[in-house]
Amino acid sequence: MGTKENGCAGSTQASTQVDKGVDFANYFCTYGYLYHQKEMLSDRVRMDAYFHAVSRNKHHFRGKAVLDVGTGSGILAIWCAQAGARKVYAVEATKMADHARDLARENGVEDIVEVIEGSVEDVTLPEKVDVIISEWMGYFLLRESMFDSVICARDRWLKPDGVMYPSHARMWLAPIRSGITDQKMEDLNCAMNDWHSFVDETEVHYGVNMSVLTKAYREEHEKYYLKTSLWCNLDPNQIIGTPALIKDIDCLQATVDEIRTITAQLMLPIHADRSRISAYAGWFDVQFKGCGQNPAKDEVELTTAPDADGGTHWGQQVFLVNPPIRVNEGDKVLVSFKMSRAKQYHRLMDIELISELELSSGKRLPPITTRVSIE
Ligand SMILES: C[S@@+](CC[C@H](N)C(=O)[O-])C[C@H]1O[C@@H](n2cnc3c(N)ncnc32)[C@H](O)[C@@H]1O
Repeated sequence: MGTKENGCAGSTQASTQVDKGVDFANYFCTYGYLYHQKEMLSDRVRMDAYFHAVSRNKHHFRGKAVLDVGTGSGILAIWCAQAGARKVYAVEATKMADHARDLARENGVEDIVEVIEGSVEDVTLPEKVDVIISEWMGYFLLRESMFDSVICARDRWLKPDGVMYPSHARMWLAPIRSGITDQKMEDLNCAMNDWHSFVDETEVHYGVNMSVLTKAYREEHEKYYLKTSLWCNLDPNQIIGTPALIKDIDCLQATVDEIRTITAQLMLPIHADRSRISAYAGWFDVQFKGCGQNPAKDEVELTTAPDADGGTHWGQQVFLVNPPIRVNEGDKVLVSFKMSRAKQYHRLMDIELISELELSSGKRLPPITTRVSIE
């Protein structure tokens, strides 16, 4: 298939003027390695969800044209072919396209799966498609901003009665108890032990008193933990309040403008007594429901919520609250949430959370602001 210069007006590249070379070095390059694709291929929750979504809804694929946005190893495209698709256009920006081609051939579907190396924004297909499938989700759903590319592909190539896989996505936020803070204190102690492995207790290193740097090293770590979100796979019992829905996305209707900045006013009822909110956890789920005229026969959901069995490679993003907020059952936290793209690079996210505790008596405490980035 041919490729042409960015055919997607208003796409990420067009709207934020990201240098393609910089984007490749920062983002795409890791996807060109099998070690990275392996992380996704071995995520059982993710694999089961996509596999069941396709194999239990063959009516969406049988005899149809499909576009797989960001085919990676080619796994989703091959499943679509096995489900009876007439043609699958499997677009991949990196050299992983070569592996995808090999995998399709080895599995006897090379006549159906056509692997196209290039950005989906730039490719030209010979026809419109009935289904767009893509695994575009990053940490806390929108990190990586790959959904922009899916929206672009949808607007250019999906037939008016076409179906999106996944069809819907949701973002969630919940307050969590300490434990995270303890874990971070342990990390900090480890970092300091590491420092002291060469700067002994006298703080003299090669004849120079290093104590001022020891202090700065500690501050550097503390600042990092507060300013950057943490990746965790939480146990559900760490959640101390009812999770709140931040955003509900219909993948057939969503626009880039709608997801560029996400804001929400949330109310989180606390259900644990004599506890402390030491952080908020954010996660997402996606659904494969089809759409109005063309519903799924068997609806499938992929969730990255805290799971005692280990969860997914996405885990949850944890935003530390400093100082922790003392809470009791019956209290409520009112959170003003904002997520926007980092100024320096559109695939990273900045989060602002302003929390106000409303006690069960109705009294409100002064707000606490948390600002972190998802890097
Ligand atoms: C999360 S991986 C999913 C890979 C594969 N579909 C799977 O489910 O195992 C996303 C893939 O999309 C590719 N990708 C991201 N943006 C793209 C774009 N605009 N055009 C083409 N490929 C893209 C990446 O290189 C990466 O291989």
